[in-house]
Amino acid sequence: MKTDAFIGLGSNLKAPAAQLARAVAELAALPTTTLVAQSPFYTSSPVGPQNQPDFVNGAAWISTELAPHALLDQLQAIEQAHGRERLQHWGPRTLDLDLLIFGNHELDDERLTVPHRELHNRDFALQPLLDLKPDLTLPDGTKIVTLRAQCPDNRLRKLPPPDYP
Ligand SMILES: Nc1nc2c(c(=O)[nH]1)N=C(CO)CN2
Repeated sequence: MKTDAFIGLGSNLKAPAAQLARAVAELAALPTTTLVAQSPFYTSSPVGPQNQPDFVNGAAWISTELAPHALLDQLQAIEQAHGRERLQHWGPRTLDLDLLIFGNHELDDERLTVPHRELHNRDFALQPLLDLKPDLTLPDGTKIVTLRAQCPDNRLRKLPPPDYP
């Protein structure tokens, strides 16, 4: 059985928009998975330490037969392939892939919390989700559009399509 899942993408090192474009192609190539759509990419001011470059953020909508933890394994493998190092909490990174929403599943264990714990605080995740699916809701019925309206502002600026490598 296939499940619709929404993946948040972020990067602020080593040609961020190119990192995201490659990552979307890699998501589309995962086993038993199809890419439904990708959002526009945005630049956003950093949340957390301010002495780091602006981020590029976006989201991908996939349909997958992978179970949540198997999908998480795949996301972490893609992050590793992009040379990801975890140097600093909320610090700079070459690629961050967050499992934001997995169908109507609610999960909370030591590896995975879905929907993502910080989603309501991150306009750089909420706005791309709205671009993908304006009527998207969380499993508890909360509308993403409502969370977006209440969320702190990180100065999102949409990148024009020609800027995607
Ligand atoms: N704007 C923005 N800020 C961040 C981001 C991100 O993706 N976008 N990711 C972080 C590390 O998880 C820390 N801060």
